Amino acid sequence: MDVDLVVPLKHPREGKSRLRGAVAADRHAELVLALAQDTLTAVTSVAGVRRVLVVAAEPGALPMLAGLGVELVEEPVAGGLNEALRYGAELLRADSPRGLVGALQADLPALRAGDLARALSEADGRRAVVADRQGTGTTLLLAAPGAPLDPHFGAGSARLHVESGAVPLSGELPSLRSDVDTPDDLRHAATLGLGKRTAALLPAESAPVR
Ligand SMILES: Nc1nc2c(ncn2[C@@H]2O[C@H](COP(=O)(O)OP(=O)(O)OP(=O)(O)O)[C@@H](O)[C@H]2O)c(=O)[nH]1
Ligand SMILES: C=C(OP(=O)(O)O)C(=O)O
Repeated sequence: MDVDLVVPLKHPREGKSRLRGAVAADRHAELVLALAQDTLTAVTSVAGVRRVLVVAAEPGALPMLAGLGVELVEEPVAGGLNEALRYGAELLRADSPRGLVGALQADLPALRAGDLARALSEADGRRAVVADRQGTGTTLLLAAPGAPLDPHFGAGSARLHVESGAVPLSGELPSLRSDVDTPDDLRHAATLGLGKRTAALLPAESAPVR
């Protein structure tokens, strides 16, 4: 069964504060957008992904996402990350009550379609979680068909998702586990090969393209 994914996004000027300093201050928002564009480009190329719904604090700040094959909605209230995810998942569920719904982070610039496809295949319709490479955060949460997304993103979310019944996926999935929160994470993602928009913002020698 194909999956519908919610991807949350703050205003790019406000997001990814821990990543500040990875590029010049006046290019920070551009970098945050590039991470999202590279993530979404990979996601929309996965055959098992049907819809991608970006729930944004300010959709007007994201014209560059048009044309990537994603849908864009504004979060209804500034209620935080989990509230934005619940809102998006409910919209998707309303259109497809027994469908598969998931949440994916927007900061996976090295993401390869094969890793996401392998995760969907291993989950096989179960509530499932992909932890980040540190093992503490979550990069992908999948709900069981017809069940609520029940997101617990934030500190220690991988454990919270397992405690809420998600199967921790065990595949290697390096590009899906390499979210970028800090300059060090960005250096790590670069070792896997970055999407072209993120790579274009970094010095050529530090940014092989995926
Ligand atoms: N729509 C929406 N997206 C959010 C919200 N909070 C976080 N996000 C997005 O969720 C993703 C994961 O959040 P974090 O990794 O904590 O990102 P962040 O808050 O931008 O990063 P830091 O400032 O470094 O903590 C990012 O893509 C954020 O843009 C929110 O309140 N609403
Ligand atoms: C909010 C989360 O993301 P990050 O670790 O990227 O802040 C999370 O992993 O639950």
